[in-house]
Amino acid sequence: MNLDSLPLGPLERALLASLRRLEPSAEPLVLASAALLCAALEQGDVCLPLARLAGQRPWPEHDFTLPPLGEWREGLEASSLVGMPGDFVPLILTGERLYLARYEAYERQLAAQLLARAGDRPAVDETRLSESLTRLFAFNASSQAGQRPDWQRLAAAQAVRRRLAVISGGPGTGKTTTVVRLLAALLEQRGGHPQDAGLAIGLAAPTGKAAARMAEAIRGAKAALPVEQAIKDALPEEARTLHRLLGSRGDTPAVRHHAGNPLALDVLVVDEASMVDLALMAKLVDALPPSARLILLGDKDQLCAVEAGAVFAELCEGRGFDAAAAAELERLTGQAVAVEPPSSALGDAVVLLTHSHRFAGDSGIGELARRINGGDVAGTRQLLQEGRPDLAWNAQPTPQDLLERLDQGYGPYLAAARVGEPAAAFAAFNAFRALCAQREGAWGVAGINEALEARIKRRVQVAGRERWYVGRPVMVRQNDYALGLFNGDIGLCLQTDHGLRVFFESEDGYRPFAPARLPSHDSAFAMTVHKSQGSEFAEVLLALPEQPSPLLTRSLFYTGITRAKRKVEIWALAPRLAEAVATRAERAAGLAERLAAVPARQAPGPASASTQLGLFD
Ligand SMILES: Nc1ncnc2c1ncn2[C@@H]1O[C@H](COP(=O)(O)OP(=O)(O)OP(=O)(O)O)[C@@H](O)[C@H]1O
Repeated sequence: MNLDSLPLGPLERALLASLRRLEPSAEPLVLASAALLCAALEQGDVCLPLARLAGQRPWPEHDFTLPPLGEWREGLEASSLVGMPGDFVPLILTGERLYLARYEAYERQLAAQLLARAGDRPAVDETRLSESLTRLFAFNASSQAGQRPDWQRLAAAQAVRRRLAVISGGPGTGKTTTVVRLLAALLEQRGGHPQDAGLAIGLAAPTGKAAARMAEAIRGAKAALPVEQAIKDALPEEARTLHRLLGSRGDTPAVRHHAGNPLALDVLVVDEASMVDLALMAKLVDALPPSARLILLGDKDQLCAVEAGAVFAELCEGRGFDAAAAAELERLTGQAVAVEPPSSALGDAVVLLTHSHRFAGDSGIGELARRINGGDVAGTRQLLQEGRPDLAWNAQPTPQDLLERLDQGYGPYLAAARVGEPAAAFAAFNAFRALCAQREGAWGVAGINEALEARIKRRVQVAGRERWYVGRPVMVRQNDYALGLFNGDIGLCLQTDHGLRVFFESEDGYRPFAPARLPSHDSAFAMTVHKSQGSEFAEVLLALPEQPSPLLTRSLFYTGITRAKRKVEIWALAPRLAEAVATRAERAAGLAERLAAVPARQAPGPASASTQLGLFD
């Protein structure tokens, strides 16, 4: 095989060049495997799953065929570039997975540290905990009569009793409600003098926007807590990004905090944890003292991290309560939970919140979310044709119609922008948002923004070459710590006495910037579903591409529609809609297997039917 004729990208070629320098006589099969691994990492996989690819032609435009599994493994094992976990070689083969050494080390270390954390039980005053939980979740005793057990209370109980808690739930299922209460219960464990006892609680999230939202939600939830003022005062008010928390150093992968220089925290709560990739999660867990509690909040059904790994979803696999855990929980909370032995060693650290208080009752969005996550293509299509007030489907979209609809949808915002009052402009902008699956193409973010901007500029008589005009919304593309602007932040261009200024939301109001001072940015009438993670809008218009795309997956579709609070409008051809519902993106990784309660070969296959399968029940 001639490697030079393979259709490889620059990253793959650079990797092959460095492997050839290390081993000039490396076999083409080993180098081709490394190139495939590199491409897999770029797509979000942590490793190359040999069993899935053996015997196939990985590059359709090239006649190279991968050997059968056994032969492939033997070929790799014979190479000096490939070794076992812990070996000082660039590629690691474990079982049927090929890793870059660094990723194998991240995954192995993360699994070991999570297992150690899960096995170590902190001392808990059970009587006090039971009393705290009864009081803090009393509101559920009356309102949730039909929704037994009270998973919010159970999640709180697990988080206090364990050093690791994983709480997954869709929008409005009460993750914030639960976490403030569980933090209050933890503080009450300290005997009513939380400040003297000095419980250091940290709040963090993967993005600046998510961190700000979390801090705001926690500040807002404090007031209603049935606890002493001292406990409220001891609850944290600020949240940081994970990069800031860990002390990232520019472009190097090294961080200031690690096992040798741990974070000074007793409890760390991480929101939007499904957006955290393997490398960052491994560094985070390494930097947290073994005695600290780690509470991960997220939505396992949402899109995963942009970088490699699907850690949060993997942690949620194989959950369940064995008889002892169920009995303990019943004693503490008075809630009976079904016994279902977990197939993951972390199984009982995971609790799903399944009842959405936002999409309750006859909410079409809630029902749509359920059908999409269930992979129900026919049911999704049928629901969208029922004429529910909060759902609309345009099955024959044209770019011209879309432009007109967007111009109309953003009309109230553009009118508010002309008045120049930032609060009203932001409120109007958050009332309607166009989301796309991808960046490129006529149905991508770039194409839609360009066409819509040209139309708006024509109407308000701004020259086409002018980048700035009243109402231009932008999204920041890189973190600028000096200015306090972060990747994903949204700014709105408004007229002021000093000329055009771009306003950004901040804790104490709105901060104006001269357009020339902004870090790199894009126009943001339309944004990708990826970038919309962690945000919500009253109405969402979700436009799917005309052509089939590997980006069209169930998690993308689900994430997109659940950004809407009041109404969602889907612009998609029927086949694209069906593909999105039917396609489950599975990332290749080995974390779930490393966390298995029993060795994988004896494990009872994928998680059996769970008592907590439902999404929004
Ligand atoms: N058990 C409950 N009973 C009644 N209302 C509740 C309950 N739990 C949460 N809510 C309400 O539902 C809304 C969403 O709750 P919360 O913000 O805690 O959910 P979340 O999962 O953090 O949401 P998000 O998707 O915004 O992250 C809030 O208005 C909250 O007051």
